[in-house]
Amino acid sequence: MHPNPASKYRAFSPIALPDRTWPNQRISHPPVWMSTDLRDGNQSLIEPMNGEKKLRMFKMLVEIGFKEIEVAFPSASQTDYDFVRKLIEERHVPDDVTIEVLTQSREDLIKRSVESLVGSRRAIVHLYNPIAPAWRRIVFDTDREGVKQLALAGTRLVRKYTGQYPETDWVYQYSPETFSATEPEFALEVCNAVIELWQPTPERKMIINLPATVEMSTPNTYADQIEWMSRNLARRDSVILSVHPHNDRGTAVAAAELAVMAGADRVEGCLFGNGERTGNVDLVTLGLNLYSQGVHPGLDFSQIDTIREVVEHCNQLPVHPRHPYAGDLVYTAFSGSHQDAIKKGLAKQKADEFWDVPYLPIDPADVGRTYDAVIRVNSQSGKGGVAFVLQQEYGFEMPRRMQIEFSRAIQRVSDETGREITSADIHEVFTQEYLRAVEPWTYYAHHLHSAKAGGVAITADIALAGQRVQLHGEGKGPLEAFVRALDGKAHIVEYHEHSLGKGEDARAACYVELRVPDGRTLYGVGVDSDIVTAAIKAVLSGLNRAAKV
Ligand SMILES: CC(=O)SCCNC(=O)CCNC(=O)[C@H](O)C(C)(C)COP(=O)(O)OP(=O)(O)OC[C@H]1O[C@@H](n2cnc3c(N)ncnc32)[C@H](O)[C@@H]1OP(=O)(O)O
Ligand SMILES: CC(C)C(=O)C(=O)O
Repeated sequence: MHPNPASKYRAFSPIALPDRTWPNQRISHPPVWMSTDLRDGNQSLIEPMNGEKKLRMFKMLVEIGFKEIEVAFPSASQTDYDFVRKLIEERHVPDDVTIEVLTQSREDLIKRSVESLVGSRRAIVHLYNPIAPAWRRIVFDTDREGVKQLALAGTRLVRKYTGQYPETDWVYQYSPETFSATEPEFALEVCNAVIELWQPTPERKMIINLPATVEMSTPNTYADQIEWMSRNLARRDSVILSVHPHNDRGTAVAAAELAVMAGADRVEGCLFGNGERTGNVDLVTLGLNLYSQGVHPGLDFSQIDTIREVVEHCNQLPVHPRHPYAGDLVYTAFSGSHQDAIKKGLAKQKADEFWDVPYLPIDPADVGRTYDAVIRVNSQSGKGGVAFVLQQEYGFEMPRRMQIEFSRAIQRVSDETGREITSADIHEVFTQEYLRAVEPWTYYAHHLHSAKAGGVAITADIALAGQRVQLHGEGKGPLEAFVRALDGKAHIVEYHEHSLGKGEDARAACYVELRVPDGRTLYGVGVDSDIVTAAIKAVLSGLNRAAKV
């Protein structure tokens, strides 16, 4: 191995743009979105989509709200060609959606690409050729003039073949492929030559798409390149400036956002960042990033799990569980302090106020998620998370000190098993710990009547270690009367109750913190349709727990 493999690589030289303005811009409206899932995404798959999958993906892209969709590379395969024909002949393209196809700058390929689109109301023909030094030298064995002439020849051919079908509203898109690796003044020279040849007008604009075919630099450098091109392009008012970032350095989303700040009007990418190598820019993340800044992206991601399922089916590739906004785990906290903050945040959040829940950048409900998975419990979790799960799923609202006590029981289980504790596990431990034990104290019945001295008198029918006994006591209320009947075996430190469920099936849940004669304090819980019975059961639950250890 080379002693310093890094010495094999050249540093990228940024463009000089000291008077850049993009850092001061804010994105206040969405760019034009162009999905290239069916082309750039499709060409990156182990098994490209078949017709059924393509149609399913197309329909979903339309439902999400994409108005421009690159549907195929029709000259690449019969499947691609047939798919474009199917979309047109079976009228799958809504009036407000424009389909697009990609072609190399080769006459036979351009001709077939245009033919695939015959009958379209409106269509974008997208021509590309690589122009960066390595491609000129290695792939084409030509010079600057050679690749420029290839762009111009292709543009003429697109003009020629589209001209044969005037019933279609043709839009021309040119991509200097490998733009970001190209000398800026040369990329500008090629683009301006193409623009002057095509002669777009403000009424009939063309698209100049500047790809980071391979991501070469930090996103600020790409933004400088885009701002510089935007300032210097010919007929800027007749050009829709588009970007097409790839994610080789893992910063495609940042590059796209900064490029929009730098003047890009349009962004090409794929759902969940599918695409060649490390992928195209992820349009879901871009859209929802805007959303979380108060700007509606104009795309509907309100059922993100359905979108993800369709994409996974079509691409035969999984979306990572930590994928921004869409992964299974991205609204889930395992760690105690995060859970505590989320639980408090959700309790304080008001429907009509700005979203302000710690650790949750957006409301999971906005992408069709429930709060069920927001908190999941393992050995890293704390009392807040455990309490949240028990409350969310089973309705028990433990008082704060009891949360601490109960979370120790959960911690014991998670330490023993080393695995996640599901909500069912938590409920089972809760039931086992507080509700199931009827030894040594067992409740049978009670009877309330008025005490001679005012207040309440109770007669409770109890078993203690299997022996039936009747206890009598008096107090201001039933619970005090019952505790007095216990003759000093327990004192109430805290009492808390709430109803469980609604309507006729509602039951009372009572929580009592007891001090027992050896000085310990511990909780008991009782559940019953009658609130006094629930309170008596709670006291006996505490006594049974005290007897255990
Ligand atoms: C960055 C991107 O994503 S660009 C899009 C890339 N997508 C695809 O390539 C998917 C579809 N492509 C294909 O199916 C095939 O490449 C086809 C059908 C288009 C062409 O296939 P083939 O004719 O067998 O050629 P092949 O794929 O090997 O292409 C290489 C040739 O095209 C030339 N070429 C490559 N890009 C271009 C271009 N944009 N314009 C003109 N010629 C080009 C190469 O220089 C090479 O020429 P050479 O054979 O004279 O050396
Ligand atoms: C054809 C172009 C836009 C492309 O896909 C790329 O450069 O990545």
